Amino acid sequence: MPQSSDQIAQQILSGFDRYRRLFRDLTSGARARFEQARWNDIQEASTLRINAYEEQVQETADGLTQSTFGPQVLDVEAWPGIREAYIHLIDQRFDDELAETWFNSIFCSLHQHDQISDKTMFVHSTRPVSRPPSRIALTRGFISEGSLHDLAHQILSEYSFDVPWEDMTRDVEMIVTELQQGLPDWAQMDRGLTAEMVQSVFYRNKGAYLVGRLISQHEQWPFVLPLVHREHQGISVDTVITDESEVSIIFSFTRSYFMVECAVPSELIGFVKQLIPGKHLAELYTAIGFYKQGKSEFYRALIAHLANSDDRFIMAPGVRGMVMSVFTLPGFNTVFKIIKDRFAPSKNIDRATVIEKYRLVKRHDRVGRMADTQEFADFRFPRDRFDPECLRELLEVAPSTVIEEGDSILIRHCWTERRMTPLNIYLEHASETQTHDALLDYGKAIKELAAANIFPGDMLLKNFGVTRHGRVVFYDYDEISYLTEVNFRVIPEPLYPEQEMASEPWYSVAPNDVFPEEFPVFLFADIRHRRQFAGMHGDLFEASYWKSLQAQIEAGQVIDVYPYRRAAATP
Ligand SMILES: Nc1ncnc2c1ncn2[C@@H]1O[C@H](COP(=O)(O)OP(=O)(O)OP(=O)(O)O)[C@@H](O)[C@H]1O
Repeated sequence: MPQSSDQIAQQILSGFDRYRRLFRDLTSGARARFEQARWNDIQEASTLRINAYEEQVQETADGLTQSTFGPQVLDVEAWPGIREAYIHLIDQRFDDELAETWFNSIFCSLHQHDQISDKTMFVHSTRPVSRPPSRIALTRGFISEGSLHDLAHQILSEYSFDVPWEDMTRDVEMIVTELQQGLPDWAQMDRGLTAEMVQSVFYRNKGAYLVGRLISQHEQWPFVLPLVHREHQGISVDTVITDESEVSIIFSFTRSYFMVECAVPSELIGFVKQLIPGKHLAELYTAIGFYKQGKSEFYRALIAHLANSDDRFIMAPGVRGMVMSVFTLPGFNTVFKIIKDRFAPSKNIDRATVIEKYRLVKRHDRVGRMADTQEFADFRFPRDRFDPECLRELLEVAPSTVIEEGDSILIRHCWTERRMTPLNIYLEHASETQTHDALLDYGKAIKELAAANIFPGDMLLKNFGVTRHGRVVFYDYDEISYLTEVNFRVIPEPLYPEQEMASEPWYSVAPNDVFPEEFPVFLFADIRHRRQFAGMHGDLFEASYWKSLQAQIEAGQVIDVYPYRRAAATP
């Protein structure tokens, strides 16, 4: 192996170290932001952390091409040697799997995607599946000795902040009461009942979370304590969560990424995976900010699924998009979204704007109501993995994105996103209770997005999906805008009766004008849904409702939408 391979590998790794330092600095700042209630800084830190990856990849790749190694790094033949050298360098690292993904990003930024292989980069990981523990303590154990009270007290005493607890005695009592209700009697009496808690605190938006599990002789439960900081009052425990699906919702793909310090990412991921085994590794890495690692894991799971099944791509059920074409694999709960070459005439936007809107959502607080997306370039799939109807449609509507290359189909650009049941389809088959709950949550979703300064633009039922937890989530981003950019108006009174009867509006309408009075007819073809929704969320049909939210946002209020049921005592 030429010496230069070592040096190039070293330079790639130095870039990774720079990125990791930036990531760590932004992450460790979360504690001070929480303690000092600097809510307005959170969004910025979160965006900076997401952007840091691409920026550092670019800087590292530029550094390489501009160095004396320029010709070598641009020669694909050199990469097997560089890869070999790199494997030796990362062998002893605690974040070696992230380092592999970093290498892939550098390679992909310098070469065409058809050069990708396990010779030139790490399509599959070379890291051992199981390896000896790092011996860096990830968690801390607390033993109840038969007293839930002592257990709760020990835990809260261990986590100290620069701000005092508002009322630790009250919170200890609340935890005890919740555990008494949630745990079987034998577990409460088990003297060996142990809480194993991650030492680092998970921060996101205005919240902080102590994450761990309760272990008894026979069983274990997730154990999560969400904390809030009320300014001038102190920190308190908001509720107690011991339910797996509630923890899963906290780690949802519809939320911003956590800020949590971790020396050995794979060990933290392994621990959280034990609490919520249903979550894929890809989602867990993404949930703590390593979204590129999430992409690697996702891609590996996708190729494994294709290798181990006969699943074929089909068009996603539902109304066809006017901007996007959406397909899926029935056995793999993801949709693939590509931008059509031509949009329906009513869509007054271009491709670049669509991309910009999707990227905006990735960086914005998604408040549990917008699905995260991962952006991919140059997916290649065997032609026979496409249902012929699906392939015909994709080739017809997006010929510049979907390319036939012999037996392969190249998808030049796409986003992946969790598959949900489109709300319009869900309502067609829903029971009365399900209809009620879904409509209620649909309105809540619109309100929570609005409070986070997001106006969906197109709020039709078909643009929302229902998750497996029954939550309503928005997924169509091409018409999204900041709420504060919208001009909410009341329809002016007609001057003459003929005006009202005319087919054109009798008042002028500017591009950003929105008339909430029109929503009921526009959103609900089914009159029963319209009436039911008006009873639940009628305020959404009034311009004054939207204007008052705008005023709150402009006054700098930062809302937080809690991803859990708050304990009753919370004001
Ligand atoms: N995450 C998802 N899960 C399930 N189905 C989805 C998902 N995203 C999109 N779809 C399906 O694909 C259709 C089109 O997707 P989307 O609304 O994103 O496209 P669009 O072109 O932006 O739509 P519009 O024409 O409303 O602007 C949806 O109506 C829905 O049926």
